[in-house]
Amino acid sequence: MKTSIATVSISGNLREKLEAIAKVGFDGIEIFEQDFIADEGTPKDIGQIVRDHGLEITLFQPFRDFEGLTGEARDRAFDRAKYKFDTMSELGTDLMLVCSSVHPSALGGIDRAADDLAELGAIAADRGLRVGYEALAWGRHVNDHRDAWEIVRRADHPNIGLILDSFHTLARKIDPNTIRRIPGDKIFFVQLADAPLIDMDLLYWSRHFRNMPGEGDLPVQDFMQAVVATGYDGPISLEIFNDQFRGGRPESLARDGYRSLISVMDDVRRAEPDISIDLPQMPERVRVDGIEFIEFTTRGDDAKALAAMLSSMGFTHAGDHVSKKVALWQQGDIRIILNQETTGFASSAYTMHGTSVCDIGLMVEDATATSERAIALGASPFNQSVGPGELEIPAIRSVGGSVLHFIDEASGLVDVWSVEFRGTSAQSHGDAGLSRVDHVAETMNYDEMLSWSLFYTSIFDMHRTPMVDVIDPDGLVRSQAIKARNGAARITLNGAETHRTLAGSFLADSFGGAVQHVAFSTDDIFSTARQMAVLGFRPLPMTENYYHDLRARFALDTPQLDELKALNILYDEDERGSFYQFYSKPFQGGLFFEIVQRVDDYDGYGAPNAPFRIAAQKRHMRPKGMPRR
Ligand SMILES: O=C(O)c1ccc(O)c(O)c1
Ligand SMILES: [Mg+2]
Repeated sequence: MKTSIATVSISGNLREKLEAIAKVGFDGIEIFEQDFIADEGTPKDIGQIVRDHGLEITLFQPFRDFEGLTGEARDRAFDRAKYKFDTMSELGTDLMLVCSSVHPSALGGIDRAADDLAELGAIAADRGLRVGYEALAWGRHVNDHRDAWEIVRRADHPNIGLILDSFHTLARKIDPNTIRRIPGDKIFFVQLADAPLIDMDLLYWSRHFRNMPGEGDLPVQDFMQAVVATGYDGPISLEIFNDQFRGGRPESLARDGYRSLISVMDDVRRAEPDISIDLPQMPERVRVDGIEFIEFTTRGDDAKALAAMLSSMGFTHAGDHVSKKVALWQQGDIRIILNQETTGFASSAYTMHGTSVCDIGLMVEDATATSERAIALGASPFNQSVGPGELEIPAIRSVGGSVLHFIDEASGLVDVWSVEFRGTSAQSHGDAGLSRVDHVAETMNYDEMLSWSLFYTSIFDMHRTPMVDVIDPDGLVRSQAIKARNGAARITLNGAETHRTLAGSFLADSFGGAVQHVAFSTDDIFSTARQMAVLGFRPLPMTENYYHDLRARFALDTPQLDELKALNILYDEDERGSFYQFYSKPFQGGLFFEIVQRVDDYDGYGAPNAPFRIAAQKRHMRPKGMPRR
């Protein structure tokens, strides 16, 4: 399978784009006219530079408003095409994309367009070039791949073929299975893009909101299954017009593109086992069974304060690492690691971010398969020299530069706690009934959300739930949960658009995306809250107004409300169940903890409570009378 990406899909100047595209492993590029016109090199130079990067120019595009013209305008369109053919020969590419005309004088007529293309095909053939015809979703007369195919069929010229673009087909809700009736050898090129479902003008949607396959809501996989069924075996190319991406980092965009393309093609291969697709083998998405540990890097007073906080939440200092300054704190199935090493990864993470979560351990079905899949999808392996008596646990770099470890039952990696840790004589002050990690909340720039969600959903058997808006008094934060299919692991991604939000100021202080809070679950939140109070835990205080409003919104009786209020517990419910939550006060750098109880099948995170919780946290963080930043 030949992988390709249009140069419009990523940010930077042409040279930066080529560097990034080559580095992450693509085979070729669609060169966008604007990109090469803006470059100072001659077409010959540029072609050479592309090839020096080990890339091939799979397509030259776009050539617009060609078909359906008459008289002088028609002659002029042919002259323009010949001129561009010269450029293509110099660049060293043999395929031109002609997109369906939006010209006000284009007449329409399938046979007229077919005749125009046949004539162009003859000119192209003389020069050893080919032309692919693509239906733009907003084309004046041709806006459906089925009509474009009829034109190509009637043009009946070996140098004229069809170009398919998932966006144009799927945005118009055209059944992608109609592609199955097109002969594979008449499809000259295939472009892939996804997009979020938004009801808007097709052209505007296409030029500003496309995203990588798997990042949006279109059935790109169904489209690709239909394409491979035709026998098409040419390049599969990403063509993503996206405003956000234009300002992104070239290499991360290219990496996301590569990850999305390989991942969707792997899905296609699994869904169409009878069709051979030339793609390296990789394990399928791996089941995540839980969050096995959360590791903080910390030092000095911060470490003491964090330990005191854990202690007040009912955690016990259960063990110390055999050779490192690493402590294990435990309660129920929750393991928190406090790493105070002054060398190695945790130490450099401390230098960069201060006290923060530097490593998360996921319990997975198969740890080795997980890291193999992640690496096949472009993740970087993480290796740190293994000390005497330590287990070699597979790990990768996660999106924000932190580390993800994979632990499984089958290979004995789960024994790490007894192998690497020795119990302490620390007395337990009493368990508060916390049983497991409910979710980990990661905060990032809004622009990075797609990248993080693609990371989790392409590597793991996890899926996205719809985005919700969280209203911070100082701006909007978007929140999207990623959930393992059995609900055993949940990660929420919170995208901040301004640094004045609680999430945004955390982001600014932590120098990059990171875990902002961890939520633990209990089966009896009232009992947990009371026990934690005895242990010295001070919850985030909620307002009287909040509880007045609860009474209006839900059928709660006075004793229930009084109890919620006394313990500063927030409440939510939906058709599926009910939800209780309370928070710690923000800790060092804005980190905090949350305690939750899910009743029945409640699947959310208490989003309606977020504005009140955030306002309370901000009151706590900002000394009285201080103007805000
Ligand atoms: O938005 C456009 O004009 C445009 C141009 C070329 C394409 O391949 C495409 O899908 C859209
Ligand atoms: Mg296209």
